[in-house]
Amino acid sequence: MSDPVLRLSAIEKTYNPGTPGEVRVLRGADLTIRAGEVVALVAPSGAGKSTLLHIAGLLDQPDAGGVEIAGQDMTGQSDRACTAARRRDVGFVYQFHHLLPEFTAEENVALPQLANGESRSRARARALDLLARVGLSTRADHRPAALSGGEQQRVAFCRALANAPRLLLADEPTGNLDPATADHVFDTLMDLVAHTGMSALIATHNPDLAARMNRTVRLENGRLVS
Ligand SMILES: Nc1ncnc2c1ncn2[C@@H]1O[C@H](COP(=O)(O)OP(=O)(O)OP(=O)(O)O)[C@@H](O)[C@H]1O
Repeated sequence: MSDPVLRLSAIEKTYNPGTPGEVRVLRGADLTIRAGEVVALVAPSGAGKSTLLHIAGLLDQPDAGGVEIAGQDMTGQSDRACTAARRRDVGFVYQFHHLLPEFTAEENVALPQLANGESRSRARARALDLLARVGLSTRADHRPAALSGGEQQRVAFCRALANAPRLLLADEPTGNLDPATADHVFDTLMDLVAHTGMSALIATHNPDLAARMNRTVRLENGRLVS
């Protein structure tokens, strides 16, 4: 079996502990994702899906439990170490694209690479290559406002994959699109993921999309069940 790209063990997370507003969200959540696996994360609204994705992506720390990414134990590591690991190993896609409005599609995809120390020419070449893969070669010079919702989200996928992360985390990546566009854009995402051989954890409410992934995990009462 291949090595895990993500391993969460016995993750606990409570918001506002010890106050009347206490919310115990994760209660011993375990998850292992191996290289090349694409896993659907299904959960009722408010069950803690975003909390789990933030912890898996090193944007938030659990109260207890272990987080391992690409074989590196990140439990209790400094913010600096988490930022470095996140930049290197993790790509994020959200329901809303969060592209920078003043930059073109190509620049939006090149920026994370420049932040990682890549040269301008190589960042540009990779951005154009990724945009071509999602059928947006002719839109590279467009700013987000001049792109359709589906095109904006495809640019966001390219940006998430720009630094060739080991792990893609996506929170309802097509949730903001009409059903037909969502279907098409989701296919593009799956093609990109398959092409790069990366692993992915993709939250979705859509059972048809979940069925296209390798397996589904369900977040129930703070734990993950297969
Ligand atoms: N910063 C916070 N402070 C207090 N409570 C929070 C905070 N963030 C989230 N919560 C609560 O924790 C629970 C889980 O939130 P989370 O956003 O992880 O759920 P979710 O499954 O992603 O929901 P949705 O599908 O509706 O986006 C919710 O009850 C939410 O109200």
